[in-house]
Amino acid sequence: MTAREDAVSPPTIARDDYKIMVLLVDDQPIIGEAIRRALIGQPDIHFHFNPDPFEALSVAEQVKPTVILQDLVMPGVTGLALLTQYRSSPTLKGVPVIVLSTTEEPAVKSEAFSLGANDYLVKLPDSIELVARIRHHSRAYLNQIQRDEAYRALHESQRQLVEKNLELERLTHVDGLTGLSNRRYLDEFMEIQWRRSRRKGEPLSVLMIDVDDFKRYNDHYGHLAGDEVLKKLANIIQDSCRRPTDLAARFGGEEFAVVLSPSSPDETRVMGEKIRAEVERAALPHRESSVATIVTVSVGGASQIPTADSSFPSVIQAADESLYDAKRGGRNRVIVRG
Ligand SMILES: Nc1nc2c(ncn2[C@@H]2O[C@H](COP(=O)(O)OP(=O)(O)OP(=O)(O)O)[C@@H](O)[C@H]2O)c(=O)[nH]1
Repeated sequence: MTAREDAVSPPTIARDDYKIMVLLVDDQPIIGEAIRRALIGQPDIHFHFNPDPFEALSVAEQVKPTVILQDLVMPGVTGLALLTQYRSSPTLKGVPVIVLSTTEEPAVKSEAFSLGANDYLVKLPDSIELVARIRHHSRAYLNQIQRDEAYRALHESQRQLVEKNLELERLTHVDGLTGLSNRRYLDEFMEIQWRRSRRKGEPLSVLMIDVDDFKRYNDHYGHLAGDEVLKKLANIIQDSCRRPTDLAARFGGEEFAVVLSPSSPDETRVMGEKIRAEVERAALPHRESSVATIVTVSVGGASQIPTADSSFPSVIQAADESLYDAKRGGRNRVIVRG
């Protein structure tokens, strides 16, 4: 076999790994003995004889045969009725069944095959033919099981890959410290919302939120304590974004951005004020602040209806200018330009 053929061949089980298990269901012990003898000298073929047709299903489920030799005429229950039961059993439905019959009657053969038999032999077949058929059907069955397992494993690893990719995509959009969207995602989101607002002729608004005297906070309480403040502020900002189209992001450093679409200048101002007031309400101590004894934020906002010759950075730029005005105006305040 060439390397290329090897690469495309379906997986097979090495001959030595075969565990062929033959289950014979026949009420006549003499047939059981004859088959047992026919299989002597085949060390890889295991044999189980069940003379009680009423036990056939449970024995088969226990023994896990790779092929069933099924007698047709038995007291109390017919081999064809058992065949139907095998085919409806979740664990046995794929197991090959070779019907052992005393007749070559075409109508009986036809019914056996229509009920799901895989082969039909007239008793007693010679041992060469019997062994060959047992091997053929068992190999096909074991190969099928192996293919099913490989398919399941492939399916599972594909599922895990999809999950990992989704997680990775999520992580590339998230700010590690605060869990808010990061700057990269903010830009993607703004681009989409800008185009959408332009199509609809609706205003798109941005709030820029910056912690007041945060350098002093870090200098006094330490950088780690500063990180904790940023996390708390992120939660406050996130909780304020109630509409599904609102987006809270960490813009960078100690600065956050909120995108509101659509939102008028008045609505934007109300939202900015709500965030400012919530931060105040949290009353996080900041002894070194120049404006209060607690952490406060300054908020700048802008609201624009996108036009053909403008792009989304212009509304961010305008919000940043409002923020600058809020800082210059004394901090802990909201200024929004329409
Ligand atoms: N703890 C912490 N500090 C940060 C982080 N990112 C930026 N900073 C700090 O935020 C501070 C920002 O300082 P400035 O730009 O001078 O602003 P400010 O002190 O807040 O003053 P105003 O904005 O004018 O009120 C700097 O000390 C940065 O080191 C961060 O992820 N964690």
